[in-house]
Amino acid sequence: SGGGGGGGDKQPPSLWEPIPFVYNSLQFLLDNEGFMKRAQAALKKTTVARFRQGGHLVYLVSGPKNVQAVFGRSHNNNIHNDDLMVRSTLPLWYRLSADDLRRFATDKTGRGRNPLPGTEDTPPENRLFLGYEHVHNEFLARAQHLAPMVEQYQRQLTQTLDGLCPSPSDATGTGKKGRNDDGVVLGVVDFCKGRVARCALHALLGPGAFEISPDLVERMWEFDDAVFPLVMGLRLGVPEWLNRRAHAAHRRYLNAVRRYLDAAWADFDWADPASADARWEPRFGAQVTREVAKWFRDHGFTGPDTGPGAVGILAWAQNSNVIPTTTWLVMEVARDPELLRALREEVETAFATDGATGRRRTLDPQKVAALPLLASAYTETLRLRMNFNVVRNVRQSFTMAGYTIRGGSLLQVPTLVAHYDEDVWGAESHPASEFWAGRHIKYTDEPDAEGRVTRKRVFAMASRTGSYFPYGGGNLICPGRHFAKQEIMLTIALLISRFDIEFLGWTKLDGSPSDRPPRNDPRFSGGGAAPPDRDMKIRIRPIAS
Ligand code: HEM
Repeated sequence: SGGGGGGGDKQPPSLWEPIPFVYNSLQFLLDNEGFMKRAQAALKKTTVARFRQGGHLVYLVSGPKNVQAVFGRSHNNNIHNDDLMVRSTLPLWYRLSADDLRRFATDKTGRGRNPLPGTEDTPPENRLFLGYEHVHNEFLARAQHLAPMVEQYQRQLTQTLDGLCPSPSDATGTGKKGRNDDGVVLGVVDFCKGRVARCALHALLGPGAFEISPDLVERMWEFDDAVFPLVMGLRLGVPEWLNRRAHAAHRRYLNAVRRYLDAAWADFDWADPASADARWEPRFGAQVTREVAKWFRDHGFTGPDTGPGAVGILAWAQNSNVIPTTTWLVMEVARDPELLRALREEVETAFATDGATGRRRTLDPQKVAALPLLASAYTETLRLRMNFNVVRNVRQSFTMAGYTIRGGSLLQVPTLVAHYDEDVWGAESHPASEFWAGRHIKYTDEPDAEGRVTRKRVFAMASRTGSYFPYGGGNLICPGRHFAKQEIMLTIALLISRFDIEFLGWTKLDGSPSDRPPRNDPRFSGGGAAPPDRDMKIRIRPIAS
């Protein structure tokens, strides 16, 4: 390992390769967990390492300072993902036709307010990367668009939970008392992938999605299972007939989204300002969905799959990380009665009270998002379960940790290395590899109105951006992160404030008994939030209120 060229081009150590040029590329795709273990070991000795992947020079980057540099403002123009979008995201997921793809490929203006030097003459409507990114940042990330989506989500989930088992008072009225005493037995994985995901999709796409494509949730998870084979197929040039199952799953999902979108377009009244400006309406659902579909139409993209592709990938992005994260968090809470009790006590403070009667009403999502122990448990779940490498293109060479990062190369910033760093996250009797709900909590002493000092929990995650980045970072950070956080925290809050939860046991995903608790499912290594490879059976009983 070591230098590649001297003088101004000092290269970081390269990952050892038993079979030159081939092994690293293939292991990355076919045994990502094994590859990342080697990368993790190598990055203990150096903060930057390099390897080759499909002919590209890739730098693996670790260490809080280097990570902050990758995400920092000073590199906004130089570190980007435009080429990655053209090479894989846009053809594979957005299903752009070759002609449409070429239009993106010729946009070299970057994402800054001003076009990059040499591209200043580009008409604004041809700045496609910037224009499309704006749709997400405007309609997904901003508070005024978030609130209606969260409200819809809360309403749907409340209804769903109410339907699971009638409350004791209802039961007495309907004579179903026996069923209540027994509660209801659920598999946590099934519950989250089924009911919770359906509520989330309802908030994003509106009720029409299920009227027209009743199997949308199932089609989405079938697609989720096909994502790895599809990515691999593209990277390794596998022909479609050799990857038939994955392509068929993708097509079924696209068709389910297409049917819903066609109906939404047909029914929507663009001339009616009340509809055209609505932040949420029943045809397209959230405004972001409508704006994404409209952006591709208005900009003359004509590929037959582009609309369903774009909206399909938005719906998948909404759920593919949120649902595994929620699943893990429900499991952590259900297996630890002490944590459940502490969280339930905290959630009690997040109900809005009726000014006139003083009685508690519904959960206030803003208050829920600010609960320190719940926020810490949520943070801890993402820290442990997100396993992917943030990827970026490099425009021009620059120096990092004394090494030259060459223009035209790729950067990969692994969450695994940062999130499991013992020096940063380890605490006495709580190693970094362990889930500890209280890890991101500090206690402060504060006097109350009568001057008595009370100990107060505070959520504390300050200045850790280089060591914790489940949502990526910099100007390309996930635009759905605020929605995701509110969804996940609300789900836990609603569930534990309504139900007592009893842990019954672990099962395999097919429902048969398992003699061990779950681990991160290795099939999803490198793909984002890793779902558990085992399920948990719980019994829930309504809490008498
Ligand atoms: C736990 C939940 C989630 C996690 C961990 C997550 C993570 C990520 C990451 C790592 C990226 C790439 C960022 C980068 O390259 O720096 C991303 C992009 C994205 N996410 Fe999320 N995400 C979550 C939830 C959501 C939700 C709920 C939505 C939408 C409702 C969403 C929509 C998107 C979109 C549209 C992009 C692509 C942005 C672009 O490049 O144009 N995500 N997400």
